[in-house]
Amino acid sequence: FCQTLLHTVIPPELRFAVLKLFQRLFNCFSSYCYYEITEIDGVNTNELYNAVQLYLSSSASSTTPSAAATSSNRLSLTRGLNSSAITFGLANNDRLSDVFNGVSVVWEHIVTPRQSQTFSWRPLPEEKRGFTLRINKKDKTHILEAYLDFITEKANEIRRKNQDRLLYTNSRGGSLDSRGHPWESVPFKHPSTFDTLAMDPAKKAEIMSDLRDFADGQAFYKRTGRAWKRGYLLYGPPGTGKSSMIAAMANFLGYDIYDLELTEVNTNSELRKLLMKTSSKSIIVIEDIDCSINLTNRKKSNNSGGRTSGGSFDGGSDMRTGPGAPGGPGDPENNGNNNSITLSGLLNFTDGLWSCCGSERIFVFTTNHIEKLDPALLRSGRMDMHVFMSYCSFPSLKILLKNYLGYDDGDIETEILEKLSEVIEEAEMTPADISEVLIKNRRDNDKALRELLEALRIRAEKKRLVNRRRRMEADVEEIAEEEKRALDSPKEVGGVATGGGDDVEVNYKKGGKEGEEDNGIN
Ligand SMILES: Nc1ncnc2c1ncn2[C@@H]1O[C@H](COP(=O)(O)OP(=O)(O)OP(=O)(O)O)[C@@H](O)[C@H]1O
Ligand SMILES: [Mg+2]
Repeated sequence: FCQTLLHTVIPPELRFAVLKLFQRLFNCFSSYCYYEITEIDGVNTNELYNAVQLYLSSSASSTTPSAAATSSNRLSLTRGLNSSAITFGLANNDRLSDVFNGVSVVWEHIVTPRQSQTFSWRPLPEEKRGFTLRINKKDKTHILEAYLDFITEKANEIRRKNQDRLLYTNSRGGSLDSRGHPWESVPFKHPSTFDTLAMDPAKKAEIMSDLRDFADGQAFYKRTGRAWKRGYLLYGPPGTGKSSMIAAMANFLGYDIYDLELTEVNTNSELRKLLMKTSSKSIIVIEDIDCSINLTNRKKSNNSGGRTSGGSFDGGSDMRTGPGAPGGPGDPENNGNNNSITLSGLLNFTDGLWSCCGSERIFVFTTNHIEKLDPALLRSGRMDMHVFMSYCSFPSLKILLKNYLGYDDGDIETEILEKLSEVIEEAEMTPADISEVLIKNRRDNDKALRELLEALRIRAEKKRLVNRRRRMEADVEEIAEEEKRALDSPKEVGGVATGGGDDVEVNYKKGGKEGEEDNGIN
């Protein structure tokens, strides 16, 4: 009543002046500092407001002894779209105290009606919301900055825990969305985890501990003067779990994934802009790096057609596409995409000054053909860990049998296990092939095992035949070469023994390599 009376009796100007004076006097004698964090700062949303809200919501709902204590028992509850967690919040005009590094502070959530609709490019909420932070003047200098950093960090952590992670793509090309972002996102709900991933347990444990060290390594990276990032190169035949491993990494660390489609990026500066718009705690993925852009001097076209793009590369001027370029309109490099992204642009992206804008980022490249990659991309420091995803080994098979059929150690007869272990290495079947056999027969475990054994035996036999044929071809080729050399230089016949030996090695290597490609296709 008194307030209404004062409002009606005293003119607003006088009221304002008195209030100001009163505030000044109060500030002089008060031992506290007050900071206002409003929801909308001019026309932009104040990120700090959202961070504080999230942080306080965790404090309000927490039951740990260090948690803040509310002065009232009223909390507001919200659940975001697609979020699986409920967030607690301070109700309007409520207070909450918190302790940071032994210093007590008080937060107040203040909501007042917006007086008049000021001009704005976008509609503003009808209420003005803000937090007021009260800190003791003597504590201000040594905790304020650290406290706000702590809140921002904590809020990001809560956000990641609450929300489903996001999978970003740049498939829109260089175009930006209404908020100026080049990335488009969808909720990321891949079920792959390190438990479901079939690979050598020791290798898996090594990768997991490497990831854990990375995530906990802020102090280490700072001390050693390194950018807080790590690169993984996953290579191996198709269907061995490279993409599944990326999903498992993201689920393990709780990071978002940025799936970078290099063929949609036209210039190095566009690549840089994309990188600048990625958030920290994320995995930046370039799949099939050998197909995405032509990274080496080889002219050999790959069979993934659409993925190839022409380009000019450092030290490779002969690779520029255009009217005079090798091949006509049908040439796979001449696909009408004037992509001028360079290898050095890509390397700067992963390793240069730009790679450290933002922190805590993991780069993952995948390829089916590591031998096609430029050595510059492989040198240590760029890709810290090279992970070979191989055909299914016996330990990996056991993981698949457990996941698909529910078999634990000791559930399968030793005789069958022995038979499986005899053929598994030779059969060179991928986990994808094996999981297909298991899924097909998942209602009948015995049948699944029988069919799997049969499939492995057939595959092993086929491999044996192919290898035998290849050896014979290599022998024939070797003999033909020797004869040719003997005919070309009859005087050198005496040196055939050593020279021939070298050739055999080369031929075998060649045979082996073709074999690998063949395996990949199979
Ligand atoms: N190591 C593995 N552990 C468990 N499942 C696997 C594994 N490898 C493959 N799979 C299964 O096979 C499917 C294909 O695997 P994935 O896409 O990860 O292979 P990839 O190595 O990325 O193949 P590509 O080189 O063709 O991209 C997955 O859906 C998964 O279910
Ligand atoms: Mg893949």
